[in-house]
Amino acid sequence: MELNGDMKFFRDIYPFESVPRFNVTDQELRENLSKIFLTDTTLRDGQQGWRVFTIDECEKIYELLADIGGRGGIESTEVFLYTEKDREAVKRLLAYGYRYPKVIGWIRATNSDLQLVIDAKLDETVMLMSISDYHIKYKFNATREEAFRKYLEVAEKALSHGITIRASLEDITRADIFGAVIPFVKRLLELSEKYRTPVKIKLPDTLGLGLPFPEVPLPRGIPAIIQAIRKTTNIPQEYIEFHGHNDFGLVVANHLAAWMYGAAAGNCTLLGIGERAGNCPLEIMAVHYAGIKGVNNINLKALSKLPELFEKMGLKIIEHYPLVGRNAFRTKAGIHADGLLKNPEVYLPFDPMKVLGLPYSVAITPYSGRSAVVIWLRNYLGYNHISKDDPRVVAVYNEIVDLFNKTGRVEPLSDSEMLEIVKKHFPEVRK
Ligand SMILES: CC(C)C(=O)C(=O)O
Repeated sequence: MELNGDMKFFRDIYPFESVPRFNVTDQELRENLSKIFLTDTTLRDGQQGWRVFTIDECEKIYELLADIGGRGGIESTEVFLYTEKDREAVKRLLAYGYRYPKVIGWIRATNSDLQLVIDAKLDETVMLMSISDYHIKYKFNATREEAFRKYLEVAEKALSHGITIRASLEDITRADIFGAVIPFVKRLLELSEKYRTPVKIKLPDTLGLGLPFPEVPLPRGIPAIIQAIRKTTNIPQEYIEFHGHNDFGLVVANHLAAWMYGAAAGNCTLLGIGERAGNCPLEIMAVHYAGIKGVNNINLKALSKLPELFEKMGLKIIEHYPLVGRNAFRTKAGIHADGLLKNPEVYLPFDPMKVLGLPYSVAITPYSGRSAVVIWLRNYLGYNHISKDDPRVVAVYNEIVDLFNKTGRVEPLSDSEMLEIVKKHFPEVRK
């Protein structure tokens, strides 16, 4: 067998001390990725898709968003303005005086909704402009011309008040991009020029139908949609935002594709809460963001505060949830525990303590083996130099196997149960 070269660990891509790098070779895509940022809709799509938040909860969520992305990584957060509670929450968020995430409104394209933005003294709002014929015909029973005339009338009024709008082209992945979307965007951009006020374009993949591959044609291909709009309108990349849903499990891939192909803003929610199968999880995109742009504008350690906040609010985070689930950096497999023991780099994509402030750990079952016992002893009791062949480790492990065999137990041992077993074989621990 002839093997070539030295061993390779690809440290430039997998630095371990920080998140894996997200590199692309194509120059245009690289430029696109240099401009990306996150935006948030936890208080809008998250609230509407999970449950109503109290004012206090809105503040806590905003504080966490500011902790994660207050250096610019999270550019904005959308808010409802419909109820007294919504409006009071907005006042409280504005009172923080933070530059990022900027508090922006979310309204339908009606004069009465626009008045809410004016009254709240917000200078930017998302404005819902459903764009597919499914919505125009079946929801509004209107023609394209009728629907667009109404949208443009309210958009013009907002712009004449100096309010920046994010035109939310709902159901973009079932829309006629060349026949309806692009002519409509061009009209919006003319109004933007007339009033010298920005119009941004939000692209909601409302039913999660989008596909992330450049070979997929309109209207399902996310790269195709973004490229078509950009090339025909010249709208700056910073003014294009993608808002995905996870109905087909592709939301993160679609958001990454959107970033790569020229939508600078990725609109997410904390833990992906949102309508039906939810939105794009902000914490996951924050890690990809760091892999692309580094950590100057994003505080990944703040992500570790997510479970406590949301579990207090009543959300049960599944233990296998990436990054912040209880099991995210916990191994139950003996082979993995053995690998971790030899070198944590074997079974960890990065050092979770350095990146997120979260330790890696083991859960003890008969399948986690003697190595897991050693890791447990090291983590919980500070035994840094004990071997998996140490007779005390063997005895603890045998007792664990017996316990599962005799009682038919299926759940891993808790730390306190483990401690009780360890005490029997490590007399010094009893004291
Ligand atoms: C309400 C709409 C705009 C939405 O969130 C979506 O289309 O995904």
